[in-house]
Amino acid sequence: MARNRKERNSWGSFTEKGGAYDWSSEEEEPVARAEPVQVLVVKDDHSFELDEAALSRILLSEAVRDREVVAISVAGAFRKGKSFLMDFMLRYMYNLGSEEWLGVPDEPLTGFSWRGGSERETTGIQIWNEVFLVDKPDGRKVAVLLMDTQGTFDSQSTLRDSATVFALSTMISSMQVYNISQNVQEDDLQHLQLFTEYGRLAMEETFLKPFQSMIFLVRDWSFPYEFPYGQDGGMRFLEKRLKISENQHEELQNVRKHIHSCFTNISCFLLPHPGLKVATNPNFDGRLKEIDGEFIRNLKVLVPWLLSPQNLDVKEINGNNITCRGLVEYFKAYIKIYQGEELPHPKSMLQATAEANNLAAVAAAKDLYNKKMEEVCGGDRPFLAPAALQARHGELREEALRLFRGVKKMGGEEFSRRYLQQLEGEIDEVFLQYIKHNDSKNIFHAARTPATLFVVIFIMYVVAGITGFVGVDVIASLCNMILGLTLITLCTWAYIRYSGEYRELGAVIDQVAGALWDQALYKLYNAAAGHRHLYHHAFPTPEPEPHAHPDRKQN
Ligand SMILES: Nc1nc2c(ncn2[C@@H]2O[C@H](COP(=O)(O)OP(=O)(O)OP(=O)(O)O)[C@@H](O)[C@H]2O)c(=O)[nH]1
Ligand SMILES: [Mg+2]
Repeated sequence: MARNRKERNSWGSFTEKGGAYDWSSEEEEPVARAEPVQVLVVKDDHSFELDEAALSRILLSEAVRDREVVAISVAGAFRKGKSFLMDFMLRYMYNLGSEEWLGVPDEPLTGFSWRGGSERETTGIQIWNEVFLVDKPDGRKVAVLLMDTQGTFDSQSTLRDSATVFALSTMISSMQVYNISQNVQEDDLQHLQLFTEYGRLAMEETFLKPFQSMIFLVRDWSFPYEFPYGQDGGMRFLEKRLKISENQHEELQNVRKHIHSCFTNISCFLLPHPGLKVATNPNFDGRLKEIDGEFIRNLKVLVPWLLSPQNLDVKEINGNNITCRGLVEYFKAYIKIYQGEELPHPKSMLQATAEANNLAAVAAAKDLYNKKMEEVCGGDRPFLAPAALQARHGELREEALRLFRGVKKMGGEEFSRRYLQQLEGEIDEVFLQYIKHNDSKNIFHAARTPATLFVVIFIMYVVAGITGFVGVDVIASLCNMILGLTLITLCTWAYIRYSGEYRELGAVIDQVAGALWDQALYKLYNAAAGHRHLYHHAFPTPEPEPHAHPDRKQN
């Protein structure tokens, strides 16, 4: 392409030509060059960074920071002429009030960087570093900010990248131009729904519609005989596309309801094809003389329709008009939410469907396992021998896994393996609950606490008797005291079990009794192990033959 980007970005000549606008940075930075500045950077690791310094330099300059802001953004799929259109908007802003704002036929189109080719050009969010001050007919002076965005669905961006750029630009702008090609397809609407929902998630709940104006800009419209070019044809066409009717499928209705609920104004403009030179000539540099007359005629309607002072809407958030200073704060706050991890990651349709399929299969398999296990050892079933329970669990687990494998799921084997593992883990966890539940029905388990308390009472009774008989009264009274306390504990426990009150206290008693039981058993076992030599002493094993088993001799 015969253009040089440096040349295209030098807008010095316009500074002298203009007059309908004020320079925001004139007093502070006299030699500041008019150019696009990238304020949102999407990094290689798919994280986002806001260039706060650049944003502040532009929006916090003295001339504009306290002015109410009108933010115009263009978004949509990559390589569809967004930046190209933005540059015509720049021309209009620089020549506001002039009939000849489109310029001369021989002038290359410069401003936001645009080019032909199949690879993406614009990345992140770029804003024009000059904010235009415009007098509205009602006497207010507003600041107009132009924003170009990274195209969605390029081959280097994840869905989350695309959604974030689209959502952020919609949240920040007062008018979002949704640039689509040839027609309004159902997937265009679905993506708009996904992206706006992603934006709405990051915003505070409000009873007002979260976003302002949405303009569907249909490029290369080829059916003017059905709906003529321009906004009237566009509005009639869009009305038809976004119509909600009773006999429509719920899925189609939901998309439309969602879009209506998101924007205060929705309109549409049908733009003709700009001609083959624009679309296919690698040397085309934006000269008007090479663009189709029909396109230019409609451009002359479109751009003033979007940008003429009476049509500029100030950015509102929660019903409040926002100034440039406020916009910087909102930008910072929103980007922080997208940098964090609290928002769910938007998923591709296949991925979301595959996940839903697998999760549904996991739920069905778990349900089967639970139902059958309830029949085996549910609440009204008697205690089952642990070995039998284990065996039934094994069979039912296998049956549940078979059911999971048998369900048709999207996403393939590899994808579904993760969910199979999840199912196995969840079934094993539920099984532990069933074991505990089954154990609690064991009469000995239930009797553990009273049995332990009885044993303590009995031991204390015997020890108190013996020590009292021998004359060690101190120990005898101590034992009697413990006996009394244990008796009270036993009565308390019985009351708690009967009434179901003070269950925390009951749990503590069970715990102490359980610990005592385990300790006593442990001690008994240790004692038995410690006295094993006595047994060996009493019943000596015959000595092995001296040379028969040399290995064993060492033991
Ligand atoms: N068919 C067609 N091509 C256009 C139109 N407007 C511009 N183009 C061409 O489309 C190509 C891409 O233009 P850009 O403005 O860089 O596209 P973009 O949407 O900003 O692309 P990314 O920045 O990569 O997202 C250029 O060759 C333009 O000449 C249009 O209305 N129709
Ligand atoms: Mg671009």
